Amino acid sequence: YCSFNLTHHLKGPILFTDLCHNVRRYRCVYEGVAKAGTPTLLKNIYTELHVTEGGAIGGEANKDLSPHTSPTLHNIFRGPAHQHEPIRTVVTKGVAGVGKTLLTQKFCLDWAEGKAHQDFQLLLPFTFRELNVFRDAQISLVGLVHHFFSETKKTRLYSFKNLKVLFILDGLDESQISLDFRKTKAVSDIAERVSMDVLLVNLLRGNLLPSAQIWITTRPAAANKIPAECISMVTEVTGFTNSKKDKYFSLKFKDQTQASAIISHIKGTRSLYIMCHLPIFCWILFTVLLHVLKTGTIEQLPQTLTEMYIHFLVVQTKLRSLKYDGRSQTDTAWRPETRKMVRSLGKLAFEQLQKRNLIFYECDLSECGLDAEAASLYSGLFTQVYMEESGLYQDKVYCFIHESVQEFLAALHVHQTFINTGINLLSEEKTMSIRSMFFGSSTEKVYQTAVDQMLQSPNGHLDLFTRFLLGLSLPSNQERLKGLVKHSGPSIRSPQKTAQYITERLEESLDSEKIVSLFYCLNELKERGLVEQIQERLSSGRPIRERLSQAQWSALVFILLSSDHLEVFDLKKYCASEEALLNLLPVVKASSTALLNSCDLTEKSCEVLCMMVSAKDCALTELDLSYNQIQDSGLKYLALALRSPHLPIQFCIFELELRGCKTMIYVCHLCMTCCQVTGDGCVSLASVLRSHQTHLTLLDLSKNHPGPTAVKQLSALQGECMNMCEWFLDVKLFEYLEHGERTNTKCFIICLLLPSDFTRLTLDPTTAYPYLKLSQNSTKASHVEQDQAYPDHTSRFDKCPQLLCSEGLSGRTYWEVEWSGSVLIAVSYRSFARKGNIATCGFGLGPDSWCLSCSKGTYTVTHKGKRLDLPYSSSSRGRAAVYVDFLAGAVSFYAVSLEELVHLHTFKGTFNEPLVPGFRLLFGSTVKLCDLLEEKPSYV
Ligand SMILES: Nc1ncnc2c1ncn2[C@@H]1O[C@H](COP(=O)(O)OP(=O)(O)OP(=O)(O)O)[C@@H](O)[C@H]1O
Repeated sequence: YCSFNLTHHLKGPILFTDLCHNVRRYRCVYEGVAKAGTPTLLKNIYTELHVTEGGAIGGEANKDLSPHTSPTLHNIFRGPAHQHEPIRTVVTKGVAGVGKTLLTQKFCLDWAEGKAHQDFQLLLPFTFRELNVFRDAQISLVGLVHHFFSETKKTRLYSFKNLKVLFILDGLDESQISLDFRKTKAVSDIAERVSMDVLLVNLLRGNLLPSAQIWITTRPAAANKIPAECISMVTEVTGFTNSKKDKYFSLKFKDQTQASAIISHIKGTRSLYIMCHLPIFCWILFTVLLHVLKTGTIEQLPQTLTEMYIHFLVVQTKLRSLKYDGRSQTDTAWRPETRKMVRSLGKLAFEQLQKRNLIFYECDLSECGLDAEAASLYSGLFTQVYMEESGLYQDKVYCFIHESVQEFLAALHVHQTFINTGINLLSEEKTMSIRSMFFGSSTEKVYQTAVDQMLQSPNGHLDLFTRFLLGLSLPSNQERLKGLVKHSGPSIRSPQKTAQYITERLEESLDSEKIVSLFYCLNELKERGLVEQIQERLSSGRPIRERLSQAQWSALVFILLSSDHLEVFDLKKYCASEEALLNLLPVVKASSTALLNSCDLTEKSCEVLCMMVSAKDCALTELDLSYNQIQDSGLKYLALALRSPHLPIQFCIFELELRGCKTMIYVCHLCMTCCQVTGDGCVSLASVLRSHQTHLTLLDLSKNHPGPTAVKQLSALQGECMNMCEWFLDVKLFEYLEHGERTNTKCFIICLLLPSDFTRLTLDPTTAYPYLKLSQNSTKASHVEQDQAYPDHTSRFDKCPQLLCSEGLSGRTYWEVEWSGSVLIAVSYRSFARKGNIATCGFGLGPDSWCLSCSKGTYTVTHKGKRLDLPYSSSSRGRAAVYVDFLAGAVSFYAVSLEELVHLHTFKGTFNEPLVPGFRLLFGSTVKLCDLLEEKPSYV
């Protein structure tokens, strides 16, 4: 437990043997089944696990942790980059067998070998299983450390104050120590003897050893045993990514050709491949494959879960005989005592599954005819001694090595009972009539009842069980179990009947989880017709035009949900219709972006979408509903969804440090171009946005009809929430500019601008060419005959009929100009050349100015000498608008009519210097800067 660093800090000697002992301790692991077989070197099998940051525990405190970052084992205690406080307590969650224990072991090994985590001087790994032994003892923290790490005692380590210590507490879910964070008294003396719960609560609260860091691992269900305020960071082990699944098998199968054949075989059986994200499952699969390959070929590898688990059962039973009974490899797996054991374990598995128990005690074992002693011996095969405590308590607790093993054995028990006796354990009436036994109606009933019960189960706890039960009905699987299951009862009718029943159930409208489960069941029955039919249809690449049955839609849902490319869902790829959307909703829910634009959707879709996005488990972050007929009623539904506490439609959550406190910002994209939304819809949207802390980055309402009231509300909203509106405006106008849309009413655009964007511009007389006459408080210029006799000035255009404004442009500025004759409206750098003729100083010729020339008949834009004539006819008098966004690097020109802004052109780039508006006027022409603040409609 002591790293080399420690030797510098401790007074007492550190024995070399201690170090070696500890390195050895972490170097080896027992794979899959604890304490069975020979241990393996961790470095030979360890495959990197995917760990994500985030996931809430308890209340809101942890909600701001982004689920998107991926802390590695190396930076798990560093925390997010912007977090300045030290990470004291990390809780790592993860389902059974996902690799939490191995993760901590790898951490310790890297540290003990001096490869990583060397900033810790002392690592103290405990398991809650070990701590349970002390649950009623009085012990001090020092005493506890000395007890488990005797070397600390030898080196007389009584204070950890000046050491960087990490406590690792593995398996909180196994804790039998009840932690009461509210009532437990505070203790800060590490030498004070207290009960274990008091000690742990004070350690976690930071009363004991506040400088120490703590790492707790747990199955998710137990994570909220610790209140959120005691946790600095939550991480989650999600198991192996696809590439790591491959890596795992290439590490385990030394022969790489064999490894790749195995990997492609597993990939071919999707359900197996999906389950491989669980390391324990990989280990089971590996154990089975290894055995099959010793005696058979790759073609004989299992295709379904049931086949795989049957192999697993056979392998493990053989291993047991080999190990404990001295039998040879070739002996049959099934002898009377192994048959009896499997029967008893099956009974235990089924009865406990019905009670939803995953752990059980000696009394449960004996009720099922299992001898506790023998079970312990057998534990390396089917059950694991969960906790064999020595010392104070002698209670033994058991569980199957994985929940799926329990479900398999439970299914086997139901199958076996039915085959042997005709009794349907799933039915209320357990016995069956002689008639139905002979005529076989009850045979189908067993499987139909299982399917029905699975569909009724609210949390899917019978899913795997049902898959196994159905799988066991296949003659090929019964053949595999020959010797274990004695066939004396009714014969099992064709599994096609069950498949038929499932297809009928698929015609109902079901939750996505149920759809997926039913397809997995069909897979176990090797009935893949429906899926293959749709897959074939998809491979044509054409959208679906024909009518699909409900079952066919479900097959499509299943295929899409099982695909690796769920990020962006584009409804048009499949079928751009409301019916398709309603059928594919589970896929939309699981995607991060849903492109539902131009799909003929109505408010009906909005209603269901709103329910969907309000759900906690909706993954959607972006929703494009543009070009649909959702109308006001649809928008009202969306507005309702925005009120949901789960924050609908987007949910890219990130943290901002605002004056030292973390603030949650929700980014919301609403794209509703051309949705026939009118004032009413916008009004309800505005009111929701006001009452809800939403940070809108994109609100595209172009091509709608908001009308004055809605415009007023939306613009008032801007005033209230500047931050939001800055973004709001940016993106809105960009959309507008880019698409050059012309249907937005002018007043709407103007209202979207902030008051500060309406800068009052004036013409700068020191820049004016001598024949340009200024009037109306320097807001109007005319090219006249008389020299205006301006004094010489370095800023003045001497030979070119141009002038600039006094005000520079930063941020965003919008202005309008009334013009007559032939003029050029420009934006240039302030350093623009002034002395020389048009060839030297003319706007639009170089990289330092952008301009729109307006004259009778046409508009032309010019930059760097490149001209673009725009097909817009105008009179020789008119009005134009310019919108400059300095930071975004955009200059846009518009023609202005009474009610409309017509986008002419946008230049994009990066501005390196301050900008200033400018004009060139041919003889007889005028420009007049409009006072928009004066002109703005009264409702703004
Ligand atoms: N990173 C890994 N590389 C290779 N194999 C692994 C890895 N992680 C786990 N395994 C395999 O999965 C088995 C179970 O892992 P582990 O005991 O760490 O899971 P766990 O999350 O602690 O489960 P539980 O919640 O049941 O305690 C290991 O015995 C090993 O066979």
